[in-house]
Amino acid sequence: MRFSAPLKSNSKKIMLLGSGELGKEVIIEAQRLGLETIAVDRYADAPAHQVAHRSHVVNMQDKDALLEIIYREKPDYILPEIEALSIDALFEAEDKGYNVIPNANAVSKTMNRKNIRTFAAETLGLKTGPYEFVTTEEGLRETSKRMGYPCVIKPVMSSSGHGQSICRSEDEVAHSWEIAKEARGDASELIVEAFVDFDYEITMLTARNGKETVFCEPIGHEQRDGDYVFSWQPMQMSEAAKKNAQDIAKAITDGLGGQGIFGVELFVKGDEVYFSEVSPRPHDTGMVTLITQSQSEFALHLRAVLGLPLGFTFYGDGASAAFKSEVHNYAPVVDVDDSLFSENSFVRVFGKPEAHKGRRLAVALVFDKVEAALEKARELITKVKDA
Ligand SMILES: Nc1ncnc2c1ncn2[C@@H]1O[C@H](COP(=O)(O)OP(=O)(O)OP(=O)(O)O)[C@@H](O)[C@H]1O
Ligand SMILES: NCC(=O)N[C@@H]1O[C@H](COP(=O)([O-])[O-])[C@@H](O)[C@H]1O
Ligand SMILES: [Mg+2]
Repeated sequence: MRFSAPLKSNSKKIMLLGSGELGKEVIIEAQRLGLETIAVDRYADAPAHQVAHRSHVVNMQDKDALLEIIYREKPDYILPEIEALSIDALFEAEDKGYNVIPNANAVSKTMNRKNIRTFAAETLGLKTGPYEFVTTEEGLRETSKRMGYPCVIKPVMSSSGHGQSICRSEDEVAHSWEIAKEARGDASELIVEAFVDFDYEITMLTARNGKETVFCEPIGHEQRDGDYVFSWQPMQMSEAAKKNAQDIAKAITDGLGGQGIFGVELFVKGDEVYFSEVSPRPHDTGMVTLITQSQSEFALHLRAVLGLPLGFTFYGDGASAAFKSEVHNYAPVVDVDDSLFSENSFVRVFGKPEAHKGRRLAVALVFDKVEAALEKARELITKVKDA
């Protein structure tokens, strides 16, 4: 492949829609290949804005505003990085010949739980837990009663646990209904899922470059309030469970199509694997690959997008721990103990311009045998603080 320089008339341009910590790493990888990079988000000075050649602040849920910036910049590749985007803008851009990664239809399906769940379970026949959709509080009450408690209630469009709750009894239904309004996206419809009593859950990072599909080692993770706090790689799985997980990941990514990396979220009980959801882009739990793989999930995403070979080396086990702010601060300071800067650990500070309670500001990464790495990650993250 021929690589041009950025900021020239013949440059190859990528435009990132969403410019958080995951996008920041994607931009860094793109620049390593000489691409011209444009980062877009809804607020100024987002992490990827800080490393891109150009940045824009746009209401990305506004179709006209999003299209205006796409037509102005004329990117070769459009990489959605968050879910809350105007899907109509992406369909229109794709119709006009723009290359939306992995494709507008896949973005549309995955941004809405109803679309992806019905596609996975009803079109592809993949195993999932029981689910139903509701639009009213009364509907929620009836459905959760039928489904049984506990059940998991989520807005059809949201992310990182926003608007999500576990409802443990009929008394909690009204509260779950209220929480759902905090959705980042669309709370007009909710999914009610039976609680899957899994042994563990994984992300199966799956990359497609138009010629082949490759899997990373399974990533185990721990979630709190619907958001990830620790991840580790590899997750020890039985051969049968791993094969089932790869088969599901292959089926759903083939079903969605296009090029790029996907984070396939799966629940595992014994050898049984249940599909949960999928991100058509790098996954937060996959930040662990920054320390475990010769090509991180971000580098693999770029390779897949460009149609480059997907070979990489798994260096060895590791773990990651998310640091979330405890305070609101317009000039956040992340206080990292020097012990994090060791021969087998390091930290990535995202540089978010504003902190609020629960906002992820940094990640600690440890390279060691899984159990030791996880134990160390748990310990080290207590040494990261708001200052
Ligand atoms: N039906 C379920 N049964 C048991 N646990 C569940 C269920 N649904 C979700 N969870 C738990 O909540 C977590 C977050 O759920 P989910 O991935 O659907 O939400 P999300 O907001 O899209 O998260 P993210 O954007 O971080 O991936 C899951 O990883 C899992 O730990
Ligand atoms: N689970 C999805 C996920 O991790 N997305 C990552 O978080 C950013 C938003 O962070 P913010 O909420 O702090 O703005 C997104 O831009 C993306 O990088
Ligand atoms: Mg998830």
